[in-house]
Amino acid sequence: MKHLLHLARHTIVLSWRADPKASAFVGAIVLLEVGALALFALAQRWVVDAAFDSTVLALAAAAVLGGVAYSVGAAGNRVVVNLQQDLAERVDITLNQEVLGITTRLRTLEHLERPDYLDRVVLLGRSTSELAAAGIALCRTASAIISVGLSVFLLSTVHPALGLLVLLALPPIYMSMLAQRHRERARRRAATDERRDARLHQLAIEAGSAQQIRVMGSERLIDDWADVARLRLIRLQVKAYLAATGWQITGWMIYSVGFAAALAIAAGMVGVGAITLGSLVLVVTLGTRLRAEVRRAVSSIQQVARAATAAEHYVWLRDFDRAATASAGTSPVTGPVGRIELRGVSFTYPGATVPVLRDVDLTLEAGQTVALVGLNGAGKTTLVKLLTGMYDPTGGTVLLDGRPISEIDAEGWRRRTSGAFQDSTRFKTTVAEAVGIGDLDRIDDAVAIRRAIDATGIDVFVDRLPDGVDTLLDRSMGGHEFSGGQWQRLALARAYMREAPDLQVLDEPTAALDPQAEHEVHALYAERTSNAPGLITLLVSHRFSTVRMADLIVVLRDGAVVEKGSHRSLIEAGGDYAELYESQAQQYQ
Ligand SMILES: Nc1ncnc2c1ncn2[C@@H]1O[C@H](COP(=O)(O)OP(=O)(O)OP(=O)(O)O)[C@@H](O)[C@H]1O
Repeated sequence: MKHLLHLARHTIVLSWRADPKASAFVGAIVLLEVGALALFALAQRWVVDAAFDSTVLALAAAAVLGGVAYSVGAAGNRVVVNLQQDLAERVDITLNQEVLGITTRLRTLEHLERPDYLDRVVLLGRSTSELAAAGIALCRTASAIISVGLSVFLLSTVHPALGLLVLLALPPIYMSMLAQRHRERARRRAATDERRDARLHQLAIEAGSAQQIRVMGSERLIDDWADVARLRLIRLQVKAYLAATGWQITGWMIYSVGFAAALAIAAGMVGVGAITLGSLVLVVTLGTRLRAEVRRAVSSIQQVARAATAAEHYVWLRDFDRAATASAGTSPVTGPVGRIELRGVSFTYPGATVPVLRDVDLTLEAGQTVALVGLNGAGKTTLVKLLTGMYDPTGGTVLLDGRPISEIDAEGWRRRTSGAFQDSTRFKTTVAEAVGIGDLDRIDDAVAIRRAIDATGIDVFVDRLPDGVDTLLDRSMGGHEFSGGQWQRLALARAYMREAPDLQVLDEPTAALDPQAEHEVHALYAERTSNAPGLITLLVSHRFSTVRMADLIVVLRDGAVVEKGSHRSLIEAGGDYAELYESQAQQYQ
């Protein structure tokens, strides 16, 4: 509830910012509606009593008052419903942006591999609209409770015992809260299956994966897997909804029986002259209205409960973000970084038990080209991730010019790095944007983009495109599609956008290139290195023709550094490197 109140305040502030006049108007109308409905009920009593007393003036006044009160209540309700919807939609957009911001702002990638984090994101993503309406739901609940209170007060003016009718509201409210809790538990248990179903669905509709699925003839299998996840999800939800409906029906049955008994007692009291017929009309009107009010209270309490659950996810994610941000380094990177050291670095992926890197000691000096070599799964890419600050080591330290990387502002450090990777992201934007995104400050700098395109040799493809650099690279949107190698060369151009990085990472960025293109790329990066004396180049490659040129070659096996030195010294040592080199050389012969 504490979370909800906090968030309700937050959403009220957001809706106030979205439209202060509309927000104030909604609040005022909700309160006015409550008063109008109570006045309408009272007017009915006055009408009947005035009719019995034959006082025409009082009858007319009560009828006019009742009519005005009813019209104000009904019109207010209609206006509020429309305004609320509009406000909630605007707040929903802002909340979605906040949630996305929390997820993308985090310094490392660790959270994106935690099932509990991802489940929360899915659950919250489906309920931001409920969150957006939290403030309004609280207002509605308050208004419904005030309405119920007013009705009960008016009933007790007829006879104090009738005030006890309010107790009848408790079973439906309590049962509906139980039902809500039940449904929420089911949603939470189904979140992982929901993600799995969505992912399998995505595999089936994306051209790249769909092609592979068809080649393997595995459409049915993927469908079956998705069906299993979906069925599990549906079964859980249906079971929870049936149980929840059972709770709710029980609550309303208790209410109905109690209400019928109260009516019978009131009718009996008219018979013995204890109350007037006008009072009986009031009891019937208020009693019927009470049911509608309790129903409204139950529905808004349910809305509040849903918003409370969403608020819990929101607060969990926000606290996660705050804790991560509080422990993040803030020390700025002021000048070029000339030395990167790894001291006793170990790393285990979140949720895993076996370390992927073990006790790695390594120094990368300014101007050096360092090649990482090793069999598949040796830990090369993981090492790159630690150096670019995507993960914190679980043991040991990474030092930048003697300062622990964890103390340094991660964004500042990443701005001093550039990278091209084997499985580079296909940014399905225009060519200019897909390249320019490599240096956000210059995403609109046509000259810098052109320079990167020309330098990496993709001008030959780009200039043939119908709209040149403005061509959209997305077939599904009517644009153009690149080949695998062309996409990889585009990623190299993107990496080229950073003008003077301290560290450039090339993690098998030429794996999809033809030999000539690969040669051109290496010549380009060699030129870049010689023009930038302080630049550290970290190269991950399985191609020894490239690796042998490096100043320092580091051989990883099962996450540990087993050898390091120049090509010559490692060949002479006759260890892992010499063996790997020899086997590749033989294949070429
Ligand atoms: N996100 C992850 N979560 C858990 N384990 C991972 C993750 N990424 C990689 N691993 C594991 O870490 C080990 C090292 O992977 P890494 O990608 O660093 O190897 P690599 O040397 O770059 O391999 P390759 O030559 O195949 O690219 C592997 O055993 C892999 O299963």
